[in-house]
Amino acid sequence: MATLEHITTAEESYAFKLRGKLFLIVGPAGAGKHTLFERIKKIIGKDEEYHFPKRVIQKAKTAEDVEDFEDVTKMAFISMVSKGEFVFHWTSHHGSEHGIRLQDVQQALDNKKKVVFLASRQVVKEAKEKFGDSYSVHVVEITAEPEILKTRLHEKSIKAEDIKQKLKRNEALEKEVAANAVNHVLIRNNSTVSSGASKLLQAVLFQGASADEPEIVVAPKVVEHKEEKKVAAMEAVEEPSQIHINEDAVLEEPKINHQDLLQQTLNELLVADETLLEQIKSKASASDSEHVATKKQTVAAPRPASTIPLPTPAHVPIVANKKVAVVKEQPVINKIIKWALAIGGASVVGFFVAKKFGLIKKSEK
Ligand SMILES: Nc1ncnc2c1ncn2[C@@H]1O[C@H](COP(=O)(O)OP(=O)(O)OP(=O)(O)O)[C@@H](O)[C@H]1O
Repeated sequence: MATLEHITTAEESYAFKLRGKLFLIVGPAGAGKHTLFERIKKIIGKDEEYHFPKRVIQKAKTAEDVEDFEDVTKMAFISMVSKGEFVFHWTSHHGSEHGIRLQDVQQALDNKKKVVFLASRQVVKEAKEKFGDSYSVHVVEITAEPEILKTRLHEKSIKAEDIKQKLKRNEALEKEVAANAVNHVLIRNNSTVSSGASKLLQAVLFQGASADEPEIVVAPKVVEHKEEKKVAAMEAVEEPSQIHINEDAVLEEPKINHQDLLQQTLNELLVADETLLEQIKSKASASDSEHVATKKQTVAAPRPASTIPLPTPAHVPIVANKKVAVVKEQPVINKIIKWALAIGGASVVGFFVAKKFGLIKKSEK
């Protein structure tokens, strides 16, 4: 069977490229086949590599029709069938007859074109049997979740009972396609129309592409948003060898309140000595100046695990308030103690001096 999977030699690949290709776009009612197909026709409709046979449909045209088809009566259709004018024909779930002209398709295939048309899942097996050996046949199945199909059919004013029947019929036809489709591509049209159309276009452009045609290239991720910039910069600093300074990608510096940090440190050490306090204050202010000097030149690097964790905004203010009280009260106590010691010391010295010069006499009993 002529499928992509069965090609093993260069000669076969070249022969495959030279062949005409048949693309049957199939799927359940409401899947979006017409919508996506019309969308891609606007893009590749004039490309001579492709051919889109006009379908013959036993149906009067209406303003709502998006498809350009040849409308015929039932009698005319039956007559065409009897003359062997159709390569495929089927009765749709709406009950109307559909046909694809044999001559139209054969001519395009002979000209090595890609022949693309909407078909019924009923003709997938027939397509494989009729064309599988001479041309490459591709089945692109467009589908969507049952709930989505239901909603779309409901919006098309189809009666609830009919929707139920279509969905039931759908299960059997899905199995039929899975069993008979060659070069089968499944497209879930669950997202936007443009995303579905993009998938359909890729299936038609690249399915059946030979080795010398371009592969689908996944573009590198473009960092657009501020949050994504942060993540990208974080990823870069994870690996030291990859660090480079990029003004646009500089992270916001972590907000460190040095005053809070100083007060927390003081809390931990329970500093009572004014000299030590002055030393710590001058160190903190020196570190602030360094911080300002380096801020614009470097991408913030992650702190090593051994660094003392910074205070979190949640607990710093409470600790800081307590600390303010300790820092202000301590020198007063010191002074009182110093004065008490000085007065006490002076009294003791005065007592011994007075005794030495006889100013104080022993009391007699
Ligand atoms: N990706 C999509 N997102 C939202 N709505 C969609 C999407 N694709 C199609 N539709 C809508 O779903 C409805 C059915 O689409 P469409 O007629 O193309 O389906 P169909 O498979 O051709 O159905 P049928 O076989 O019955 O003709 C339309 O109203 C269409 O606008």
